[in-house]
This record gives sequence, structure tokens and C-alpha cells, in this order.
Amino acid sequence: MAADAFLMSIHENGNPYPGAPMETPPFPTCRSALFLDFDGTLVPLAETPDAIAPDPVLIPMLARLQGLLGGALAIVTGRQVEMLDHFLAPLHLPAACEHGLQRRDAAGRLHMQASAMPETVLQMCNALAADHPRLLVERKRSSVALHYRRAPELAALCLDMLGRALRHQPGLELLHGKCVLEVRPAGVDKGHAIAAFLREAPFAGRTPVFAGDDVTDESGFAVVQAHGGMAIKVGEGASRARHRLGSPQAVHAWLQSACMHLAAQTCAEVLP
Ligand SMILES: O=P(O)(O)OC[C@H]1O[C@H](O[C@H]2O[C@H](CO)[C@@H](O)[C@H](O)[C@H]2O)[C@H](O)[C@@H](O)[C@@H]1O
Repeated sequence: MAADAFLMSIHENGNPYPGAPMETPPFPTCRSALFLDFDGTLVPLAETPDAIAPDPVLIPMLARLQGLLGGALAIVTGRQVEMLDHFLAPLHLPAACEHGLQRRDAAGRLHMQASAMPETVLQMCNALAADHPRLLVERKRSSVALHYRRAPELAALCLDMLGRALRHQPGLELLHGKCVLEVRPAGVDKGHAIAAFLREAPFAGRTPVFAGDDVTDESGFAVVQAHGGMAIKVGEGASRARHRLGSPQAVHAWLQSACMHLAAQTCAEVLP
């Protein structure tokens, strides 16, 4: 289900996954492939995309996990790959960016969807932001994000404008994330990106684990659970995920413990 349709179903029908258990997740094993969302999962949300403050332990912790998992760790995010690399420097992790439109595999090869930036939509967003300076337009390689976190009262106006703009553009899709509306080419999502990783080394044959906080992560949750893996919803809200962690801080604590757990497993395998 597209994220927007998913949101509508929540609004119209209540929790679309009533009674779904949300258990505390067990730790990944050395046979896991770990997929992690970025904003709201690894890093707490901030007022603007540039204002995030990654915890200093994040980068060494991700590097350690990548080693312990034989390289099978990837970031799955709505961010552009350049922004992700900026915030995680000096790491260049395998990553699916712009909700799956760009993907960097474990060998460092970039896979891009051949799709153009929706220029007319970009112009409409810029015009609206010129009238309402607390709106923020984030131009990405093949998509546009209209942020209303600093002007939540404008959410309906933004949704109405973009909804009407996309009515006659079947090739474009509207994603409704946390205080953001994103327009991107249709047919690609985080689930497709995770499935693509799972066909390649070193991810293939491993059990996938994906943690994410937003409705845009639901497609990824569906794919990992369909592969017999574990989906972890971060924070509040309805989700098809069967596990939950309360916050990015809880994700950090869980990942730190996972490092110790994995290191012990590796030792146990090496020892006679
Ligand atoms: O898939 P993600 O890694 O969760 O990325 C989703 C979007 O995250 C960013 O926007 C969100 O985080 C901002 C910083 O905390 C916040 O100001 C904004 O309200 C959130 O929607 C990013 O700017 C987008 O490009 C990503 O698609």
C-alpha cells in the first residue's frame, strides 16, 4: 500500500493492525542482515533537516556492527546519499536513499532509478514557501520534500496543493512522512530497496531486520516480515511491525547491546 493510502486508512479506520503485538526485539544474530532507517530512528528529529545532531557514538557503533555482521548492514532512508554520507562521515555504508530511488550496494556501486526531478511540483512548492517562509523545500536528486514542521497549521494547505498537483500525474507519488510531504516517482519504495539488497552479497541468505519510525518504513516492514525477518517500529503509532523500541535513544541502547551480543557469538564460533 502506498504510504499516503496507508495514512488514509489509519485516519478512516483507526489502527489498521488492531491487536498487533509489539514486543521488545531480540538482538540480531551473526546470521542477520540489519537495515536501519536514519531520521527518527538513528537520530532524533529536529526542527529542520540540517539541524539534526547525531550522537557521537553513532558512527563508531555502526562501523562496529558492520564488521560484526560481515558487512550486512545498510541504511534505508529518505535522505539523499550525499546528506547521509555527510552526517555519517567518514563511513560510506551500503544505503538506499530517497526512499529507494538511489541505492549504493555493498561493493559501492550506485543504482539509480532513471527518473527526472518533478520540476513543476518543485516550482509549486517554492512558490508556496515564498508565501509562507516557515515552510521548507528540500530539493533532492529525483524528489522534492515540502516540510511544514515549523508551520504545522499549514499541513492541510500543503496536502491540498500537492494532492491536486498530482491528480493528473500518475507517474508521481505523494508520501506523507513526519511533518513532510514528499513527491517522488511512483513504484519504488523502501521495501523494494531492501528486497534488492537481499538478493546480493553479503545480505543474501541472511535473516533481515529493519528498524524505522515512520509510515514510509511500512513497505520495508512488510518485506522483512515476509522474508521471516523482524520489523521494529520506533516510537508511537500504528504499524504492521511486530516489535517496537520507544525512541532513537532506545535504538542506540539496543544496538550497543547487540554489538556485545554479536561479539560474544563470534567468539563462541571461533573458540573450539
Ligand atoms: O527515511 P528517513 O531516514 O526517516 O528520512 C525521512 C525524511 O527525513 C528528513 O525529514 C525528517 O527529519 C527532519 C530532521 O529531523 C525533520 O525536520 C522533518 O520534519 C522530518 O520529516 C529528511 O529531511 C527527508 O529528506 C527524509 O525523507
